[in-house]
This record gives sequence, C-alpha cells and structure tokens, in this order.
Amino acid sequence: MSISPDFKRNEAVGLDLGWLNHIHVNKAAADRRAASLANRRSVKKEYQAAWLLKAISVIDLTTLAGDDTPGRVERLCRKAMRPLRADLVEALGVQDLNLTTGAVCVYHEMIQHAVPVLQGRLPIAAVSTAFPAGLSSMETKLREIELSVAAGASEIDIVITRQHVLTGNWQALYDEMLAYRKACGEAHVKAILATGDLVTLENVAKASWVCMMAGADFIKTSTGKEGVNATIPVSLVMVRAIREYYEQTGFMVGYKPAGGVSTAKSALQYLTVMKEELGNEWLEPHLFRIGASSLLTDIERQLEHYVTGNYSAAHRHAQP
Ligand SMILES: O=C[C@H](O)COP(=O)(O)O
Repeated sequence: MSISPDFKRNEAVGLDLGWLNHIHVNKAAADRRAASLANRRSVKKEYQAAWLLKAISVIDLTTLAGDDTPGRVERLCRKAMRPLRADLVEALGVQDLNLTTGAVCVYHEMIQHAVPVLQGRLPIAAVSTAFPAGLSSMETKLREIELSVAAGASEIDIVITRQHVLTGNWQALYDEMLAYRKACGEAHVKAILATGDLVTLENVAKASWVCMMAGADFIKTSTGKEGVNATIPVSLVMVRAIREYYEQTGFMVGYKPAGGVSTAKSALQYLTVMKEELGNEWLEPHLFRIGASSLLTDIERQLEHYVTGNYSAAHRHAQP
C-alpha cells in the first residue's frame, strides 16, 4: 500500500458498550438514499473514464475458488500489475499512471504462487481464519494468520464469528478481533463482517464499531459466499460508522465492499458513496478497496467503448 508517512494506523481503543447502545439505524432512510444513488448518473459522462481508472486502482483482484490453480493465480497477478490492455492505455494517454490494481486477494495456499510474480510490487491479501465460515478453533485461525504473513501476505482478510453478533456477545467479538489484529503484526487486517448473515442493519453497525474498536484497519462487507453480499444500504451503514469512529477517535478506517460487485456502474456507485459520505481522502487504496473477481473485465470493456465507441464481447478481454 502507498500510505503517506503521517498516516496513523487504527489501534484498539477498548470495547465501549456505551457507544453501541447509541446506535440506531434508520433502514428506510438508508434504502431511500441507496435508491437515489442507483437512479442518478453518479459521475458526469466526461469524467467517467477517469473514475473507472480510479476504480481499477482500488480493486482487490480476487480469486477465491475451490478449483484455483497456480496458473490461474499467476495470470491474476500479471493482470493486477497490468490491468488494462496496452492499446487502451495508449489511447487513453495514461502510460505515466503505471496503473495497477490495489492488491490481489487469494487463499492462503496460493500466496506462494503470487509472491514470485508480484515480487513485492503489489500487496498480497490472503483470506485466512478458516474463510469463509470461520468455524475452526481459534488456535487454528491464529496459526493460519501467522503462516499467511510468513508466506508473504501483507494484508489479511479475516472473517468474524457471526454467532457473536447474532447472540449480542460483543465482548467475544472484540476479543476475537483483537487477537487477529495482534497475530497480523505489521500486516493490515480487514474484518469481513459477512453482512448477509447478520440479519439487521443495526447488527452491521454494531459489528463495524466493535471491529474498529479492536483495531481493524478495514471493515469489509462480505466473503462473496453469503446469499447476499455487498449492497449500497449496508455500505451506507458501514461508512457512516467509519465516519463517526473517525470523529470520536481520530483513526481513519478503510472500507471494502466485496462480493457481487461486477459492473463498472456499480463500482462508480461505491466510489460515489465514499466521496459523498467520507470525502476524497477515502478514495485512495490505503482506505478503499473493492473486492471483486470479474469487475475488471467490465471496466475494461467500458473503457474500450469510451475509446472506440464499440463494445467487444466480454470473452475478448483477458480474464484473470
Ligand atoms: O472478496 C472478494 C469476493 O470474494 C469476490 O467476490 P466476487 O467473485 O463476487 O467478485
């Protein structure tokens, strides 16, 4: 991650149940705001290409499939380092940008195949802690984090234990998150809330707060494996929690919508949410990522249309 030297990493501030008791989510208002974002053109047409390039720079280019192979991961890494076809880079006149995605995101076992291709030029995010359900022993999950960091991951995407949220056991969630944060050491930790499993937006808000209070560097919506993954209403709740946490503590926590974000249009909506709710500072890769496996293909297609006026079939674009 390119982080400015004075960036102050979030630290555990202690579990304050008083903050949680104040949380109230107006679901109807969140839904209305989400609908207004979906219905309006989020970015003026003349700026769309620039915004799509920005979107590419914050993608955690992901492959998290049971049939992942070393070859697939190596292709993914090469794509992450050169996410746009050379002719499009030239036509857009953005050779000097040296555009890359924000990171690649893989299973622990695949880190070893990403390392030689990326050679430290891009962060490797690993999903550790028994992704996606997280239902292994704590000892196993902490060991997995340590092994992922030792193998070369500089970002760890952990999954929380959903039952702690569903039973209101905030102390257990705090303790778990704190232990993960400690096991990560210098590696940054993204807390996956699996919001599709959490039933209410109030639970999403409370889980966001507890994970931030326990030192999460990012809060992330989903594993991509829940029935419902990233949505705009959930994002509004989470980014507002990030804003309030910043107002209370001075710590800037990052946000990562993930799962089902596959169109350029939806990426622009998430960028708009970040810009309007948190401001331009939160549009940089150290504070914003989009976890996605197929989004880049659609963005490349839209940029080709911008350059040539035509769409080519999606299969013509290199799939990671
Ligand atoms: O963390 C990222 C997600 O697992 C990717 O989900 P996706 O395949 O729906 O883009």
